[in-house]
Amino acid sequence: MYAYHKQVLKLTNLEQVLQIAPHYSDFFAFETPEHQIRFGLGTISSLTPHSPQTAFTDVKQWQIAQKTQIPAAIQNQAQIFGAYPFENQPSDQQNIWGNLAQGYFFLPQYTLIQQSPANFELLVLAQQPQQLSQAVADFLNLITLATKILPDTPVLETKQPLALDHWQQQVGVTVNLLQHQSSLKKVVLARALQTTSSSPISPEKSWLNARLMNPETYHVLLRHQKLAFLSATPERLIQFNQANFQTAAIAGTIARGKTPTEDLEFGNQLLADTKNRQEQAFVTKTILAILHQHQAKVHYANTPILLKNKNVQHLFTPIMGQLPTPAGIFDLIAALHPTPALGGVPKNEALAQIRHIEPLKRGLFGAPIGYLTFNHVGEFVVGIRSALLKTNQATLFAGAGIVADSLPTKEVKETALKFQPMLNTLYERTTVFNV
Ligand SMILES: C=C(O[C@@H]1C=C(C(=O)O)C=C[C@H]1O)C(=O)O
Repeated sequence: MYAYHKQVLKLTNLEQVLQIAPHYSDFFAFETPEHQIRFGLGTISSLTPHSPQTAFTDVKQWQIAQKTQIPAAIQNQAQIFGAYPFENQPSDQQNIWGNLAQGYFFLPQYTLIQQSPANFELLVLAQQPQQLSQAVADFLNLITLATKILPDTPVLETKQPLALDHWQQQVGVTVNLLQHQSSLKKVVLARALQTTSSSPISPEKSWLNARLMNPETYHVLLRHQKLAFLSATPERLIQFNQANFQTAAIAGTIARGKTPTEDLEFGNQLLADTKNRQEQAFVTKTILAILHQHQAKVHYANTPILLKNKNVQHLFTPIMGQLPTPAGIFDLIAALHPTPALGGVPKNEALAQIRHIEPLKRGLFGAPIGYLTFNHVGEFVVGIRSALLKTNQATLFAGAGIVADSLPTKEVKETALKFQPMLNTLYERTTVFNV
C-alpha cells in the first residue's frame, strides 16, 4: 500500500502551482468549463501503453493493479491522469510525438483538487511510509516559496501549414469517394500547422493563457518531461460518477458573429443548415448505438442546441445515461473513441481513409484525455483545439468533418478558424491570419 497524507491547501494565487510544476517531470492540469480545477504533479507510477491498439486494455490493467496499492480511505481522491493515443497510424507517417506517441498516464505524487476558489485538497502519496513526511515538506516548501516567475508569452516567429495543397486536394478526393461509395458517410480529416517561437514556449504559462483566452472551454495540459500537449477543447467525451454518465454529440461549425445580431444569425444559419444537421445527426446516432450496445439507459433531446466558443459555434446534443455497472466505464471509453466527430461513419472505413490521407500521426490529437479516480469518478475530453509543445516549437492540429457535399476550400477555412484559439493562446500579438 502507498502511504498518504491529506490536507487542505489555501492557494491565493493559482500561479504558484504553475510556477513549481516545471520542478516535476510529469504535470497534468485540468479545468472544466465550470472552472473546477485539478492538478497532478510528480510521479508515483506511470504507464506508456505498448501500442495504440492495446492502449485501452493496458491502461485498464495498470489502473486495476494500482488500485491494490491505494488505501480504501483515499479511493475518492487518488486519481490517474493521462491521455490515450488517437489510433494506430502507419510507421512512415511523420512522427513528432516522441514519448507521448502511444499515450501516457501517471499516478501523481501530489494531487490537488479544487474545493472552492482558494481552497484545494492536497493528497500526497509515497511508495514507502518513511518517505512521506519528507515528500509533504518538500512540496509545502516549494509552494510557499514559489517565486519562479513564469516566462513571458513568446512571439510567433514562423508558421508553416503542413502540406496544405495536398490536404485540400485530398479533401476533394474524399468528397468524390463519399459521393460514389455509398457505405462511407463521413470522414474527419485533420491538418497541422507547424510554428516556431522567438523563445521557449512554457507549457504552464500557455495553460494559464488558455484559461484566460477561452474561459468557456476545458483547459487541459499533459506534460511528460520536455513534451507537452495542450488542449482548449469544448468537447466532452464522457464524464462519469459511478454508473451515471454524461456525453455529447458535437459537430457542425460556423464562426461567431461580430455583433450579437450577427452571432444569432450565424447560429440560426447553422441550426437550419441541412449538411451540418446531417453531419451532427450521424454523430448522435452513432453514439446512441454504442450506448445501447453497452445496455445504457439514455436521455437526450431530439433537436441539437448551439455550443458557443470564442471563435466558433457548433451543433450540440447533450446525452445523459446510466450503465448497468460502474465498471463498464473503461469499455465505454474505448467503444466511444473515436466518435464520428473525430473519426467518421462507419468508423473503420473512415479510419482507413484517415490513415491513407494524413501525412502526420495524430498522436494525442482528438484522443481522450482526462482523469479517473479509483472509485469510478472521472472525465475524459476530446483533445482538439490543441497543440504539441516542444521548446521553441508548437504543432497545432485542426480537423473538419467531410461529407458528400463538402467544399474543399470551405474546409480549409474551417480548419484555419479552429487554429485561431490556440495561436492566440501560445503567442503574443497574434493577428488573424490565413493558414
Ligand atoms: C475535429 C475538430 O472539431 C470537430 C469537428 C467539428 C466539425 O466538423 O464541424 C466540430 C467540432 C468537433 O467535433 C477540431 O477542432 O479539430
